Amino acid sequence: MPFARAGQVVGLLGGSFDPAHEGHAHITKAALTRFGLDRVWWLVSPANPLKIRGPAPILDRVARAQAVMQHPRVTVTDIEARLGTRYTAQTIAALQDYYPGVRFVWLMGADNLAQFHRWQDWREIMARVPVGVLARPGDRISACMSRAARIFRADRLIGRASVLLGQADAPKWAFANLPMSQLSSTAIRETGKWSAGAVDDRPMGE
Ligand SMILES: Nc1ncnc2c1ncn2[C@@H]1O[C@H](COP(=O)(O)OP(=O)(O)OP(=O)(O)O)[C@@H](O)[C@H]1O
Ligand SMILES: O=C(O)c1ccc[n+]([C@@H]2O[C@H](COP(=O)([O-])O)[C@@H](O)[C@H]2O)c1
Repeated sequence: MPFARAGQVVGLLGGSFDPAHEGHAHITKAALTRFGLDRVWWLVSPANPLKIRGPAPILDRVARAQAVMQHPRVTVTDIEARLGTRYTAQTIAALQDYYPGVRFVWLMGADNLAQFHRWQDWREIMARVPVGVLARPGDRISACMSRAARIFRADRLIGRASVLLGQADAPKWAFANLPMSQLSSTAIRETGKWSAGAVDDRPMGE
């Protein structure tokens, strides 16, 4: 299990990472600064409970993720396989037990906020940890209009206040508009190309 000190703020980016790509690295670096995080852990999941297709072997995905994400404040882990948890709510509860005093923040791309209300015990996740959402091409509007965004509208940190997310008590969430990356694991699997879409750094409104 990775090391974390009491009081540290650790962002958790869960994913299939099948395979990891620069889009993941891009949102991770943005999350560190935008949400006031000390570290980010990539949780390479055994399998997404909502996806039918089984991913590549976890050790291959971890190795690829480690090659893509080399940063002194980022750790790639297979913690969910070690904990034996399948759903994010279970993973977060187990991590909070294992690391008392560490502040965790759940991170996800806008596509996942759009369907967050379908996740198991998603309200419990909101109650346990602040949630940081990163812009993704095509998903900004559906995310901000999503059921979870509407229900928790009053708990959103807007604009520059997002940097306080790491120190905030749940429920709290923030949406970071960033230069967006078109990259996706699906496109890489389908085309075999790793460079599909560089980061689009046209500015966007909040
Ligand atoms: N280009 C991107 N921009 C913003 N968020 C992203 C991007 N790529 C991945 N993410 C986010 O990173 C997390 C892990 O993503 P995941 O491993 O599922 O990659 P993916 O590219 O979305 O894969 P797939 O195409 O297989 O669904 C998710 O929360 C996802 O929303
Ligand atoms: O807990 C759930 O119900 C749940 C449903 C869908 C996705 N997740 C988690 O969301 C993260 C992103 O998933 P994915 O497949 O888009 O990379 C990953 O950690 C999944 O375990 C979790």
